[in-house]
Amino acid sequence: MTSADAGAIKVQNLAKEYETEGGMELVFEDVSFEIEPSSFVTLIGKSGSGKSTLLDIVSGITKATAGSVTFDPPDVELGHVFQSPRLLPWRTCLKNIEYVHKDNPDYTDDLAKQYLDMVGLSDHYNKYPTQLSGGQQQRVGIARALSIDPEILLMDEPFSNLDEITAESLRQELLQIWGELNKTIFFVTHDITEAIELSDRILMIGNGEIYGDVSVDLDRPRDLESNEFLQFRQQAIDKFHSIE
Ligand SMILES: Nc1ncnc2c1ncn2[C@@H]1O[C@H](COP(=O)(O)OP(=O)(O)OP(=O)(O)O)[C@@H](O)[C@H]1O
Repeated sequence: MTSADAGAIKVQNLAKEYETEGGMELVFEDVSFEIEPSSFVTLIGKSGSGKSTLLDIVSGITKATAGSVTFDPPDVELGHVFQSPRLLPWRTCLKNIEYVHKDNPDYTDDLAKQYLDMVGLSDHYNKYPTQLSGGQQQRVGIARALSIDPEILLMDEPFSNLDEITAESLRQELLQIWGELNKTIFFVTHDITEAIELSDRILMIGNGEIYGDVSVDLDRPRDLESNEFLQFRQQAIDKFHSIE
């Protein structure tokens, strides 16, 4: 299995406003930050703070009103994992992965199988999405994103629709995959514990700006019940609630 070098992200003076019936609505302005290659960075914010908007601008789905997003290397490949896995119901797991390789002459089923194996779906290649649990469907979504060997993986609340036990096992698997493959991960959540468990760094968005940029200096693997973790979590919660 090949693995691309990880990519860097540079966001400069980003602003976004939407035109609504009541006039222009400013989501954020003058947002700047950089994400180092191979790092795991989480964007956290309350509902409506602009997390998905910012991630969608980074991924190119939404256009910014001002500012820029650049990547290193410039022609970086981006992988996307969404809140719901967005699988094609009439295609098997394998065929869902094949679908994103329509223009890849080197695609073989072995490639899809390698990534399905990586997310623990070796026994499910030929199942349809309705024959899978929610966690298994999300695993296919992760395998599909990884199968294009992206330098950067963008993940928008990928575990928030799952029960906590399934979400926790997927978090552990994601950390293992991140350790094995050399990827940069930019992850969105509204869950502080999840952000601390996973990331090297947490960006907090609210009131139209990035108001917190917190390094998570906790050893890995992280014990969610250790005093160190709980203390860090309390400080992060205080910071998170430091704005109205
Ligand atoms: N297409 C759109 N047109 C107009 N306003 C929009 C559009 N998309 C988002 N918004 C507004 O932009 C703001 C930020 O939305 P966004 O979905 O980015 O927030 P979020 O932090 O991801 O929220 P959540 O955690 O609830 O998903 C909200 O006030 C929302 O109503």
